[in-house]
Amino acid sequence: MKQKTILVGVAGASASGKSLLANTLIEELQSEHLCIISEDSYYKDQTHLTMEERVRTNYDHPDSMDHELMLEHMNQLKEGKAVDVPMYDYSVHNRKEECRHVLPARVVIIEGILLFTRPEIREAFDLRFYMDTPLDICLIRRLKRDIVERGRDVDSVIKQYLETVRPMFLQFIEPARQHAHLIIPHGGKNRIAIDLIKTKIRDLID
Ligand SMILES: Nc1ncnc2c1ncn2[C@@H]1O[C@H](COP(=O)(O)OP(=O)(O)O)[C@@H](O)[C@H]1O
Ligand SMILES: Nc1ccn([C@@H]2O[C@H](COP(=O)(O)O)[C@@H](O)[C@H]2O)c(=O)n1
Repeated sequence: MKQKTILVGVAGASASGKSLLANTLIEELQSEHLCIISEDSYYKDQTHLTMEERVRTNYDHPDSMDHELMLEHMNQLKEGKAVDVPMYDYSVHNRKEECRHVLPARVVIIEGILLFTRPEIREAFDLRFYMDTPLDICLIRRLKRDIVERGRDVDSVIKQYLETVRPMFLQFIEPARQHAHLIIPHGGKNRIAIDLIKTKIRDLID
């Protein structure tokens, strides 16, 4: 049976430009055959935990993700089935009550830090891209973004960065870079990379 949906994975450090790249592709291609899912939607449900316990969770370790559900959804999309993707609220470190109904577009882009760390998940991607942005640049961008968009303060961003974000990047994310088909430097505004990927995606859609 012909695979109905092509899965494109965009991995890399937190704040390396994964969402910017994915959103730029969506905006510029303007195609109903294309959609984005964030791996962050699959953080495990933490309703049973107190806020103090949730703050202590290591969100940069593969075990923080419900990768089983994500893989199930990836396989359903490949079979041409719609899926109900959980929605995430960073300010309370938990899933929202509602889900997003995602139809099986011709090309689905999934962006997330840990996408290539588990063999069964990375092998489910038809195309794998890795955003190769220096960690100091990522930290500056994350600091600004997490304060403006994710309800954090400077001290909490720095503490989390030193305790989990950086060590988990070195242990899991950076080593998985070798599994990418294409490594993209200069973050989410790399015009040449965006244009090359657009051409490839247009080929896949047509
Ligand atoms: N090349 C770039 N130049 C300037 N700002 C960038 C660039 N790439 C990403 N950003 C900004 O950095 C922040 C983090 O980028 P984002 O795409 O959300 O990262 P990720 O999805 O990898 O966590 C965002 O505010 C984004 O607009
Ligand atoms: N409750 C949470 C959940 C996740 N994070 C951080 O998000 C990062 C991944 O998202 P990106 O958009 O930056 O790729 C990851 O590094 C987690 O530390 C969080 O802070 N709180």
